[in-house]
Amino acid sequence: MRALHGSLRAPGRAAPRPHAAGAAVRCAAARKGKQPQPDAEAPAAARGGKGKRSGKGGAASEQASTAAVAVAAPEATTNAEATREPQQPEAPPAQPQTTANGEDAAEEDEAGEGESSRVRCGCPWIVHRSVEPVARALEGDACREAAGPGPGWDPWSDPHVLSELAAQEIPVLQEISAAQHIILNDGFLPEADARELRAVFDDRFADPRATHPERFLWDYWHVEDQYTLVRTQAQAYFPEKLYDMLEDALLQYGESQLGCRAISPIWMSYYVDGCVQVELHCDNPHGPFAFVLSLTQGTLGGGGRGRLLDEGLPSYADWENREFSGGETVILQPHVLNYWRNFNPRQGLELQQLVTRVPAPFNRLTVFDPRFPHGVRQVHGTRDPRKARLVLHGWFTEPSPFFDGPLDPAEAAEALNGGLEPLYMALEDLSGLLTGTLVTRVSISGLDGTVTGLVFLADTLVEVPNHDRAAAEALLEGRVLPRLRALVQHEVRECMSAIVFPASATGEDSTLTLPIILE
Ligand SMILES: O=C(O)CCC(=O)C(=O)O
Ligand SMILES: [Fe+2]
Repeated sequence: MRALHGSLRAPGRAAPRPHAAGAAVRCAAARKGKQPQPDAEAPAAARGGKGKRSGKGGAASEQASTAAVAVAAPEATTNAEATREPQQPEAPPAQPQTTANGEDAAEEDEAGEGESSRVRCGCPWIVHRSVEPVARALEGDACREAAGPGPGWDPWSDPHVLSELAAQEIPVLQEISAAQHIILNDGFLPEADARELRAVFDDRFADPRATHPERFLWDYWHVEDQYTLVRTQAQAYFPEKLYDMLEDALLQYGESQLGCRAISPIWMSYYVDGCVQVELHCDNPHGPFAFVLSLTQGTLGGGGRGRLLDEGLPSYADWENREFSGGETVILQPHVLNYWRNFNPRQGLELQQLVTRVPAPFNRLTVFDPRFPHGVRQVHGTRDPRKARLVLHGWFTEPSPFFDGPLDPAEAAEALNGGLEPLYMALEDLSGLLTGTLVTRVSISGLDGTVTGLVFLADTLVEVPNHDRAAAEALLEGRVLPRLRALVQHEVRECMSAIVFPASATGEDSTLTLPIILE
């Protein structure tokens, strides 16, 4: 049997350096009064560099500040703050046993993260956490593709490859979690809260002849061949209490689901006829996850939605009855960025096989990997702001370790730092071969500090083409390079499970959310 482990070192690559994450992990300012105001002169800078940190996780994480894990390729910057500097002005609950092509059983999240509601559609990179059949959730995805080489083909799932490896007694390391580049959360806010936000917008536009000050908070933002939309800062727009509710909900989600303890200032944008984020852009520097929370309403109004909600369905009817066409977020599909690997000269591709179109029904929070080229399909139709596409958007930032529970964060940080050493060493040889973020949640026994469980909350790890070089090298040495994503997941699970944290004073259990970044 040939060994799959062993040297994975890519030639000439330096050892990875821990992120300067300590700098990024600071105690949250008191909720009120310390939020940096959006910089009217330089909104792009505000989007990338400033934002709001969670107050709750702050105290705990501050003391664990040295424990964030990041492995950087030598040519990539290792400065956490620097990577958030914007480089351009502006820039995915239970049910459906249905795949995106309307066929059978969706596969439940393999990570076993305790969220039985998470459903995976036929597109392996999309996770849907709503109650709506995924078939209606995404338009124009790649799920309809034929089997065999072509878009989305995964050699590690190809029965021919697997049987060949099995014949040679080469074990294949199984992935513990699948990559998720789009996460959909329908019904994100409590319905009444989402309605209240929406009502503010509706009220202010109710009388087109009224000239109260709030009407003048909007910026018509036009960058030739790139962005045309009307935007404002949510914090400036909404009454304070309402804004705080919104911000808290996003911070809480970011912290608990993505291991990110801050968000950029929240933009609110509406798209009437002609508005678009045309062409494609990438928001790499802004943060590891982008979000779009829709306040878009169709023509059914409260009556129609009420009826649908009574039936336990979210608001697709709203979206389908919108008074414009377009308006979906378009995100390049993963296979397009690895085009030649799966190239099939006998198969043509159309738009729906190249981009994923994500509709924005009311109260859907779409979380996506902003490193993927993306945009917003041009809106055609209404010129009325109240019938337009209306979204709140920004980025989850500051990935950092976060302890929740009675564990003393300072003591826990010491154990964590020591325990992460073997992980740094294990990941060292993978430097430059993978890029992305793996967010883990670790359950810690309050009685004896042992790790009692580990799940992956989010996973955007991508093998970069340098992998080819390593694969060639391995081949020359008579080895088979393991599935790198799986290798990282297994290393993380092994190293994290071996850590023994201090027991908690009360004996109650704690959890640690730990984002691991590979650059
Ligand atoms: O509104 C959307 O769907 C995407 C927004 C976006 O990509 C951005 O603001 O950078
Ligand atoms: Fe973007």
